[in-house]
Amino acid sequence: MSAHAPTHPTACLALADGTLFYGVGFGATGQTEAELCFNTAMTGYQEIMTDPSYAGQIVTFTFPHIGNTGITPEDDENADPVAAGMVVKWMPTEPSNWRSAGTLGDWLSARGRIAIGGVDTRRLTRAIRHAGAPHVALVHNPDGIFDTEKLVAAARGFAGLNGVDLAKDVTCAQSYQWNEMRWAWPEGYKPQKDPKYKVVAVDYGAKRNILRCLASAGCDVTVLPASATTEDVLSHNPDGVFLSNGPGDPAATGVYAVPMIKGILDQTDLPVFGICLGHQMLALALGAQTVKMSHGHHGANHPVKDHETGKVEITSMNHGFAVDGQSLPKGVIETHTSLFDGSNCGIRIDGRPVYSVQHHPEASPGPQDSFYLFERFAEAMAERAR
Ligand SMILES: NC(=O)CC[C@H](N)C(=O)O
Repeated sequence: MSAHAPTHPTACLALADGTLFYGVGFGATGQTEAELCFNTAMTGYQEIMTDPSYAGQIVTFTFPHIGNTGITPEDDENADPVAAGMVVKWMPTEPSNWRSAGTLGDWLSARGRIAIGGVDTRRLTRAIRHAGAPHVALVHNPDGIFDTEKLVAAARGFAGLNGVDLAKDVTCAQSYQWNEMRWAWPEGYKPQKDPKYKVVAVDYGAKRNILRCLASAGCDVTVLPASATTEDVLSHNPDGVFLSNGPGDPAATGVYAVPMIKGILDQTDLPVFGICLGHQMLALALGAQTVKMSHGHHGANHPVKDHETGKVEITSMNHGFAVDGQSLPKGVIETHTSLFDGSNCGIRIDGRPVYSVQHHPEASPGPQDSFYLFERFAEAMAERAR
């Protein structure tokens, strides 16, 4: 047991290699198995927990004070927490924030998500870096009784995210319209009343703030389920097509999404913009490869270089797979790379308004340096209409 562990643990996190971390459980009780990652963002735990891209993952927060600004309903990126669970260093204190409407613990309980506090998250983060996104089992039992052998076996039994399509679990059941714009102080969220472009956004697990950024850039957004075909998309007669973020392996979701994307590219000259999973699947549709990273990129201060302007953007990131920059075919330009490890962060088709990025220009949480990418999409649609 680490020096940080409580004397009466009510939760236990088991790594597949047999390492155990004890702590105090909060949120729901029960047990869950998942891949474990760490996120280095200092703010935005609610947006992180509700980002559908985290389906199948438990998030370790490296920032020690999590939960102390409470829960604010307008900050949800999805109706439910989608991450499988959370690991924090200090137990959340009483919320201190005028916007807060409740506590993190109650919010997690109501939504069936398990959390563990009192963990030495620095040691755990080193373990994640060493093992590369380990498979884990997390149990919260107020009795404090754990069958650790069974728990390690459950961690070992988790099949992982390779080859797994999770977009089908988090996509919308039916299409819907979206016109709410980004938060503006002091009015809050306002509708886009004068949209200039009709955009179809295919939802592989879209964050709400992406849809808000599209609306703020002048788009009237029709959101379609992940299973949408080329014909479904084109039946809305869009000015542009957006491919959303989402969880799981891009190659697995690509089995049905890539033919749709190829159809759009082959049959139209429409502007196409993709983010994260959407970026990875656009790259697959163009003939490139994706790879599983060791422990991925999850944070809100990742520097990315835009090779076309020479500018460096500080970005929000959340991905465990990446496009292999070496595999890009002729005619596909690498537009952005990570200054942390040189991995691919953006592509575009030479001579066409078809582009995508690995990072999250919608922020939420994180810096807004990359918002220009939404404006670039709007400009491409304006250009095509001229
Ligand atoms: N945020 C995302 O869209 C994540 C994409 C993909 N699931 C990955 O982990 O790389």
